[in-house]
Parts: sequence; C-alpha cells; structure tokens
Amino acid sequence: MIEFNHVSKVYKEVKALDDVSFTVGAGSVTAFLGPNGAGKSTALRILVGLSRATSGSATVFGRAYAELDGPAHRVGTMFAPNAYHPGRTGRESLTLGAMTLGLPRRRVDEVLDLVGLTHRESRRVVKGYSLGMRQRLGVAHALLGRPGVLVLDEPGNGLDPQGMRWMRGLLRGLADSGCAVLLSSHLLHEAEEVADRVVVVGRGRVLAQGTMDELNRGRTLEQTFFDLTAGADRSVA
Ligand SMILES: Nc1ncnc2c1ncn2[C@@H]1O[C@H](COP(=O)(O)OP(=O)(O)OP(=O)(O)O)[C@@H](O)[C@H]1O
Repeated sequence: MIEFNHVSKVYKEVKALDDVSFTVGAGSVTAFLGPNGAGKSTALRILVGLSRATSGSATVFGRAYAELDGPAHRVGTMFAPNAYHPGRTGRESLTLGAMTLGLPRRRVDEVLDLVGLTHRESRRVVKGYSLGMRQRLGVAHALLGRPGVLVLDEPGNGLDPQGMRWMRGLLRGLADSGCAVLLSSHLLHEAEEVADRVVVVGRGRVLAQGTMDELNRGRTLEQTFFDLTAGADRSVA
C-alpha cells in the first residue's frame, strides 16, 4: 500500500535521504525509527506530497499521493501537533476538515469519540490544549475520511501513559481492520508494543528493516536500535 522506491532527497548542503526503499502492507503497523535528523519526517513528507524527492518515487495505493483520486479520503496524515489555528476550538477545526472533505458533521462526533476527546474538551480553543490533546486532535483529523492508509509523524509525542495505551489500541484496531499504518517515533518501547514491522534509518539511509522478531532476535528494540545507530546518531553533516 505504501512503497518507497530508491528515494533520495538532497537539500542544498544535506543529503536527507539516500536510496530509501521499503514497503508497508495492508493490515500492519510499521514503525519508522531513527535518531534526530535521520530523515524520517522528510520521507513522510515526500510520501504525502509535501516535499519532492530528488530521485526515486514514493507511492500510496500504487500512485503518487497527488495523483490519487480524493487523496485526503484515502490517506490520513498527521504531522506537526501545532498545525491547528490556536483560536479555534477542536470541534471547529475538525468541522472545517469534514466540510473540506464533503463529510457530514456527525463524522466529527465519531472521530472525537474515537480519540477520546470529550464534548467539553472539543469546545475549548486549541491554544489551551495540552500536547496530548493536540495529538488526539491530529489523529481525529487524520481519521475523518476513514482512510485505508495512515501516516503519522511522532503520534505518541506528549501522550501520558493512558494516552499511550489508547494510541496503541487505536492503531492496532485500525491495522486489524485492514489499514496500513506508518508512524515515525522516538518512543522505542511504544514502537515495540504496537508495531509489526520496523524500518530503522540513520543519516538518510535504511540501516535495517523487517518484522520486530527478525530485527530484535531476542534483544529489546532499544538494544537493537542502539546497535544499529551507533555512529549514525547525529544529523547529516
Ligand atoms: N527544508 C529543509 N532544508 C534543509 N535541510 C533540511 C530541511 N528539512 C530537513 N532538513 C535536513 O534533513 C535532515 C533530515 O531531517 P528530518 O527532519 O527529515 O529528520 P528526522 O529524522 O525527522 O528528525 P527528528 O527526529 O529530529 O524529527 C536533517 O539534517 C535536516 O536538518
């Protein structure tokens, strides 16, 4: 469902991605891991058409995101948790999103329920939201169109333990119902709990990929990660 095919991205002085290839299939959660500056956000942004690859291709459902019919219905995305207008309520932000997608207003209540934002919370302005609430709002927005693919940049950031458990359950449930989920994260324990597959990048290159068991071979994901990224723990110079 998601395919990165030899994707490279060069900014003026930085090779942010270097020949990145991997796939994410339906019904699975793939954790995209790597140190700061490894290229995770760049890859996700290219996938959903927010940035252009220098070479190679990234496709969803076999096509570039921009070439999909109704991409925002088919691919749910979440990037910066501060992307919402601070003066709007969470409900207003979602209602605007629903209107843009041509969805009925009741879908707003459905996604609010899915992410556990209460009626009262949804009527507060976003500038008063905690980071965890913003993350929930972001996920709610991503789910509006009932997408078959979810692309989430650090969705666990700022969530408390209960929030983490909720996020795990939500993503697992979505994958079990056929969704392909790709998430970037620094939270190795959480990634280990929720992901079926892992792709580890460092300095723009894929260092390893496979199922959790294939990668870890009896180690914790944290041990695996540190072994893989030793020497690749700074951003590309
Ligand atoms: N617009 C840009 N212009 C120039 N360089 C950029 C740009 N965006 C990202 N980079 C560089 O590309 C590299 C990869 O950055 P990216 O944000 O993709 O990493 P990341 O793995 O998401 O990092 P983090 O975990 O810190 O969010 C870094 O060296 C970064 O400085």
